[in-house]
Amino acid sequence: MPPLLEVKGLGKSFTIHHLNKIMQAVQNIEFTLNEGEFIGIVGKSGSGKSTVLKSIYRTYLPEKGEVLYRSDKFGIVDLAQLSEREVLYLRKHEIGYVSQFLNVMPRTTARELVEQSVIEMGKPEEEARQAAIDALSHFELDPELWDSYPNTFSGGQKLRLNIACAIVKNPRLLLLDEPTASLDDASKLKVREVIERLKADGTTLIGIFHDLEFMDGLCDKVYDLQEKTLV
Ligand SMILES: Nc1ncnc2c1ncn2[C@@H]1O[C@H](COP(=O)(O)OP(=O)(O)OP(=O)(O)O)[C@@H](O)[C@H]1O
Repeated sequence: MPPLLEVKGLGKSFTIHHLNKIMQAVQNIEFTLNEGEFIGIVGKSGSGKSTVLKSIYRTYLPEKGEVLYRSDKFGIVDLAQLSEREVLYLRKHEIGYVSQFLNVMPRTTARELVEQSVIEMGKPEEEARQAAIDALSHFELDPELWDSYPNTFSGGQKLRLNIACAIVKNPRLLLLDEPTASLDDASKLKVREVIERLKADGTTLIGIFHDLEFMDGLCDKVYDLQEKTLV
């Protein structure tokens, strides 16, 4: 079985217009991820960890290299070349992205947000309703909050909602962009439990975490962005 994801020679730079400068965010990134594995990405602040994740999710369009992803729907595709339409399909059905930041939609409750995540996959409303209940309970969002607007939620509550929105889609590949950054130790432990559950369910994961202690024993391998090595 070919790997689920193969990143080859990935590079991305940004033009800083007001300084008339080009800045190389990442260069020559290479790693491979098999189905069901969890890879952690480490590197000092500014080394390009988020850029790598965003290049895979196609928030950023990679400039150099290949990001080969073995899709359920399309077979092996290069995410660096894929059309916007296909990228949107993959985001709806196969690849999830979770950060500490919540994409709040006006006048949408936590429950509705999770339901929409299922409905946009083309599933019936009844199924979405049940999936939202299951996911919100599973990730222990206080039921009193289910029908409130999430803009007032705490960091940990937003995160749990974000994870619920991503998980109801049952993604094949889940990208975690420093999901524990603003959390206290108790909430971090909860995230760790969530990740352990996802791993047990066979989800393939890439995660960025600031504190290495958090990753201890969790990742199958670690990619060091500065050394460009897999450990
Ligand atoms: N949209 C952008 N426009 C311009 N420069 C960017 C953009 N995104 C990232 N960069 C630059 O690319 C470099 C890598 O940033 P990135 O956010 O990927 O690093 P990081 O390792 O995730 O950092 P941190 O650990 O501090 O979050 C930085 O110098 C940053 O300024």
